[in-house]
Amino acid sequence: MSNNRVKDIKSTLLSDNYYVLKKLNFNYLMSNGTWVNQMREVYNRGDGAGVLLYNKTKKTIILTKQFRMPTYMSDNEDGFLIEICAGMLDKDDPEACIIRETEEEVGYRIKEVKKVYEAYSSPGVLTEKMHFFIGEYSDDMKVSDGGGLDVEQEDIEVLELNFDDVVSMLHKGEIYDTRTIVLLQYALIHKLLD
Ligand SMILES: Nc1nc2c(ncn2[C@@H]2O[C@H](COP(=O)(O)OP(=O)(O)O[C@H]3O[C@H](CO)[C@@H](O)[C@H](O)[C@@H]3O)[C@@H](O)[C@H]2O)c(=O)[nH]1
Ligand SMILES: [Mg+2]
Repeated sequence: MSNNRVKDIKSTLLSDNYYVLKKLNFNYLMSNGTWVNQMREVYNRGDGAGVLLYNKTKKTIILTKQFRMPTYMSDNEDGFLIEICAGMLDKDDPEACIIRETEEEVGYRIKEVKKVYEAYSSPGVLTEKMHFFIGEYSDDMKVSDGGGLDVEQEDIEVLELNFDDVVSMLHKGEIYDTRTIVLLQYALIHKLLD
């Protein structure tokens, strides 16, 4: 951290009930030369990784469907969301994390992934940086039904879908998760399943 337009940062812990929510009070030098006092709430739940799992031969991809309480509190009718396979880094590096999450959530033991992007998830409020991967899967990599970890009460439905069907869902506005939209668009731009 080095920025001579930010000073006198005071941090107040609002919650560390599960992850960490802080209130940051600081002085910020505006572009017009005046100092202003600002307050921002910042939520730190670590960084994350996600992967688009695709099969070029079958022209399919694997997605997940799970209940997401924050979306239910917003305007997502039943609170279920279709998403790429993703998880939080914990102590892993991003690549190890996404290989582990792929087995836990969807039941495939993949060997290789390719990093395609690194981006802040919601920079106004979250510290989280997301590491985006793509990875090829095949039927012989399947080692379990997936579904997530019981100890974490994960309840993940595994969806193997035709890429063209998902693309038409994307175009109809039926995919509501930014990370999923990003990787589907990556697949389209780079003609991953052509
Ligand atoms: N008790 C409790 N458990 C929690 C809480 N928040 C998360 N957990 C537990 O932590 C697990 C995290 O599972 P992961 O698969 O590692 O993370 P994720 O929730 O899928 O997160 C991914 O998607 C997020 C987007 O919503 C990303 O923000 C994140 O970086 C990652 O990619 C959840 O299943 C749940 O058991 C909480 O507030 N309380
Ligand atoms: Mg997850």
